[in-house]
Amino acid sequence: MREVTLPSFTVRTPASSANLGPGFDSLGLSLPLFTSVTVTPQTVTEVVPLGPELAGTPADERNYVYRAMLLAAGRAGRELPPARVEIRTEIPLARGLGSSAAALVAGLVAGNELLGRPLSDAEVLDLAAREEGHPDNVAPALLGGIVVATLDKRGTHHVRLEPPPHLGVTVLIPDFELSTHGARAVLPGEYSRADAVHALSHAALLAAALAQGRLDLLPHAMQDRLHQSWRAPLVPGLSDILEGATGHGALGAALSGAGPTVLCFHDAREETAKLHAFLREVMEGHGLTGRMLDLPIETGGTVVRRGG
Ligand SMILES: Nc1ncnc2c1ncn2[C@@H]1O[C@H](COP(=O)(O)OP(=O)(O)O)[C@@H](O)[C@H]1O
Ligand SMILES: N[C@@H](CCOP(=O)(O)O)C(=O)O
Repeated sequence: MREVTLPSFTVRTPASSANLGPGFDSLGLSLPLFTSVTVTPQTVTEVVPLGPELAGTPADERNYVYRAMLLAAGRAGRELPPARVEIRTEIPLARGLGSSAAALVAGLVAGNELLGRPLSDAEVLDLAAREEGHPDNVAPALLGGIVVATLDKRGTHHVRLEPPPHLGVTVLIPDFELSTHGARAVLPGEYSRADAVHALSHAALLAAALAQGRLDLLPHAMQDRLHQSWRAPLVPGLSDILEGATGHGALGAALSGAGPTVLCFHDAREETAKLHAFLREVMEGHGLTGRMLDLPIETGGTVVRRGG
């Protein structure tokens, strides 16, 4: 009998910055740092996390990426064929840049691809949002750009926005980890009507401002009362940055995802030296180390490339 070797493929999924201030669990964008999963069909399953960032993750079927592949197979009602699964990432883990969302989306897309794509893109998005519990990081990881999304019993609904021209992002990534689980545990279970109205009016204004390129509205629209003040004790310097960033060249600032990374919007045509100096001063004032990156918003979303 002749052995047929199926071609390998690589799934590449970008990082995300969720919430953008008031869009808690509903608004996020995609950033050009990537998780890659290379799948090579073979007779036994091997899971191989590569690189220092993934050193602490399981090198077997318990790995989150592989569990996501199994989840896709389960939804499709199929068995996953054996394969070598190599995982690489540029996304720092547990920093609020969607490493787990990228691992989940890349794994779902890889599992679906290995099975010949029984699931539609909408099913993959819904599965990812349900698994994560909210769509704001998985939607931009899958689709790229800026995404407004809701998740309820009936499904996941979204609108993908093309980023406004010249909207640049600076992220300050501190050198400490904060688990999303831990940063959700500090949030209150209930909010007042005033806070609910504040949240929905600012989130709606922010989505509309981003859709129309009204960058002048960002400082006002990015105000939040649902999560950032509760998380501030976990992220030294966050309050200083939220208060001071627009005075130092930013168009607006927000905690990225569940933190501890902080995102600042800026005009990509302008120098960011003043903003960097301010962020460095705040960080050092709180005895923290970290790094800053100026990035465009990634528009490509998750991509599958055949041939390894
Ligand atoms: N590429 C990956 N492979 C395996 N596990 C991963 C990968 N990326 C993230 N994870 C898991 O997700 C955890 C971080 O998730 P989370 O606390 O939600 O933070 P983040 O904001 O980075 O998504 C890591 O500690 C690790 O267990
Ligand atoms: N809306 C969520 C977003 C979590 O994103 P992550 O990148 O930190 O996983 C939250 O704020 O908890």
